[in-house]
Amino acid sequence: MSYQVFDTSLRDGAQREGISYSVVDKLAIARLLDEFGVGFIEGGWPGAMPKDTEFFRRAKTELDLKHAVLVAFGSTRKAGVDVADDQQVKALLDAETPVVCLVAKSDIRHVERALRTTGDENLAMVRDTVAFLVSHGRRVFVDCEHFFDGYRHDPDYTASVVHAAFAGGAERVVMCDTNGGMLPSQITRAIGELTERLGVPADQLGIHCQNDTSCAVANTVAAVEAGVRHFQCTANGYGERPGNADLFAVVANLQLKLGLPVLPDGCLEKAVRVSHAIAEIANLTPDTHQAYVGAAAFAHKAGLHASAIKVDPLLYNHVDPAVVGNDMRILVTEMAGRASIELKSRELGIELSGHQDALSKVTQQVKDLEAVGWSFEAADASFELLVRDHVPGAAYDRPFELESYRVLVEHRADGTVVSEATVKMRVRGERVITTAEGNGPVNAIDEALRTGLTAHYPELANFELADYKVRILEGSHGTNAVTRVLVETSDKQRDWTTVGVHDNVVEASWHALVDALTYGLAHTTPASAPRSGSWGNSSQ
Ligand SMILES: CC(=O)SCCNC(=O)CCNC(=O)[C@H](O)C(C)(C)COP(=O)(O)OP(=O)(O)OC[C@H]1O[C@@H](n2cnc3c(N)ncnc32)[C@H](O)[C@@H]1OP(=O)(O)O
Ligand SMILES: CC(=O)C(=O)O
Repeated sequence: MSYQVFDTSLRDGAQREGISYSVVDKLAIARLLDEFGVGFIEGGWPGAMPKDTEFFRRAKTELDLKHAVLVAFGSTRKAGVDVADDQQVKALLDAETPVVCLVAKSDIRHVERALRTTGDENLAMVRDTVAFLVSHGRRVFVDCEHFFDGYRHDPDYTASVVHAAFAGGAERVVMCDTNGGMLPSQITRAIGELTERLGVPADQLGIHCQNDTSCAVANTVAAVEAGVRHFQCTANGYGERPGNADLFAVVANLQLKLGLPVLPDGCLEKAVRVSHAIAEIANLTPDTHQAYVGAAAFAHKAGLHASAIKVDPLLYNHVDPAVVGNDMRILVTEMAGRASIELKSRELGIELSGHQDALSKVTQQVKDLEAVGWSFEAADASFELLVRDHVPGAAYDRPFELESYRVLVEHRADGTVVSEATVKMRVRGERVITTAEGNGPVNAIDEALRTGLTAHYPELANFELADYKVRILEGSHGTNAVTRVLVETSDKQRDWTTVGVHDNVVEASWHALVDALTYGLAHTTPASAPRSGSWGNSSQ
């Protein structure tokens, strides 16, 4: 029997605080999930929200799904109402999806206190609604809300809800850990015990786990190991409160660790792209540290790791990152050893294995610089310049030699504050003096520098300052605080980050700006091959 990968990003995922998808967002996410190979996409609750009703209307003509079928979500009929007269059930039919997923109360305390009806009426609501939808040609899944809590409190009643759903013609009954309080061992025990009591094989059941104990992924995997074949997840674990089981971690675990063929061939390697695209649509920053798909999921900082990775990357990676579309990265920090520096340099296109002396010097210099506030972890471009500076013939030409710079800040009588910078330098043998204004000292100095250089390097016109971050670092051992500046530059084709550190924020920014221009020009001009020549200014 095949596995049913059921994604509820567009329904339960949208219940996360801060998410508000438009219909266009929902359609785009549905296409991504389909590409990823899930079997079911729960699109929302038609009739509850106009946006969801509209989504199902547009999906009929605008979605051409290859792997997935659409699912409409709703609840069982209201107590005391004929199912044929229930407007919410009618909206489910109007959505015209092949599959409907119904939420049903399965904890007697919720039936009596939240639904304010009797146990028998709730059973009739479940049976009637499922049967009605099945009689209209729908496949029906039933999400039993508070299943595990209800089962613990009154196993007979919860079992009777499962039987009512199957009696109505449900294809799967889904055990929901609605409050998310379960642990993996409890899930395993509960499924073993209840399949016996219910007389229902585990492969007829589904699992839906909220993440309130941070165990949603583990709970889902435990349920599958206990025989469940239908599991409900959301992309990146988005969902109500701490969220749901993360689709990417669940399928990667099932496929890579347990060898279960849950996705069609060729889909798992799209995990990183699909995860990040959905984060963008949700207007959330992708989680760098998310298992499997985060940018840091295979990033190694410790020198000892790197030295083993040099021998075989799998010595310190639990899987090959490529199987989920990720990359391994080596981070260069004070924790780096020679192997980290060698691997990172290789990643940047510089082979240090034949330059043991340079390797030792760079390793030591990185440690010394990091000790006084530099950080190369996020500043590959400055790191590359530093390494090249130590390798004979590898250094890039610096585009100019600085004579001096000066920055003034003027507070005018009308309250405006203007900065003015003058840069004096030699560019290709010519003395250049430029002055520029800016809304702050760093902006002014950047303008003056570029104005002076553009005549000689017209490609600078494409460079723009994409991001500028300043961090004041506490002084240690009685020293003054220092300022670390990270500058991200873009030429619309690529981005690169440089770093500068100094007691003075303008000087720290100057270092980062000069590295940014030097690196950018070396990588965008035809003369990008290493050029001999002096370093007018170095990053150290
Ligand atoms: C665990 C989950 O995440 S389930 C999914 C929950 N998702 C949502 O609630 C998001 C969308 N919800 C909504 O837009 C609204 O809550 C609606 C449109 C569904 C209902 O709105 P209202 O009619 O104003 O009702 P309200 O939200 O106040 O209360 C829910 C009603 O559904 C009833 N209800 C709750 N669960 C069920 C169920 N399984 N079967 C039948 N009725 C149910 C409640 O008893 C209550 O009925 P009442 O209005 O007669 O008291
Ligand atoms: C149905 C659902 O989302 C839950 O019980 O958590």
